[in-house]
Amino acid sequence: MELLQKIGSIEKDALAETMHQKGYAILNEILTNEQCDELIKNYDQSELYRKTVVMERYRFGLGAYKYFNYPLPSIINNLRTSIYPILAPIANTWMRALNIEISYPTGYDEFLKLCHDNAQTKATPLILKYGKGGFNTLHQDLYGDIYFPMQMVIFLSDPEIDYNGGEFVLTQQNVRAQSKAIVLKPKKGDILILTTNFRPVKGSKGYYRASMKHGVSEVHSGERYTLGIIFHDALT
Ligand SMILES: O=C(O)CCC(=O)C(=O)O
Ligand SMILES: [Fe+2]
Repeated sequence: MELLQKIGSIEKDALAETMHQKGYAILNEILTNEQCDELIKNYDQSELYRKTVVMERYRFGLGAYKYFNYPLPSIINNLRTSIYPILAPIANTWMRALNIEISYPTGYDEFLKLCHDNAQTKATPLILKYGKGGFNTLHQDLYGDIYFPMQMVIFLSDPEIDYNGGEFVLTQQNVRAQSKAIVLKPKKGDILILTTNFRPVKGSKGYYRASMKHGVSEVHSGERYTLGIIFHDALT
């Protein structure tokens, strides 16, 4: 099946329900091994990227990532534009639950225009590489006032085959409580959809904002690559 066909066959209601219940969801086997390997192979094609960040320089962790430049590789563009319309209604439900006056447009072009009108014009999709000892500290990917509350991580390496350790870690901070940790190990080709900043969680007095962060635990051996797709563009 072609990529867009696979995305077309995603069970939208089930995905929405999982996002409402948990704030994350895994879509299994969306990219082929060949598509993953191609993205990894292009890690060294410097003309594809606008900026490289060596994580230890900023104490973000240990490893490196590169932001793609426009025009994006077609696979990244296809993923962004085809998955956004599935997530926009979920995002709108979240904003309504939290009484936030934000309504996300149904089409991705319109959302990007909103970013561009607010000076957020730089591409944010990125490829990340971690070797032995690599990790990514807990963070949120916000790049300006305009944000989309969900993002994707595509797993390009196989756990236990290409690397050990390197679990994906999500934390959820509930009001008046310590953070809850969620540890995930998706397989090569899987897409993880996660909460970028906060999501509604039902409490005794209605919905409140549960803040979420994500990061990566230490890689014990091998190499781990991921592709991050954030929907909003960046100021810089
Ligand atoms: O390497 C990972 O799994 C984390 C990637 C990440 O932080 C992101 O894509 O925003
Ligand atoms: Fe991130």
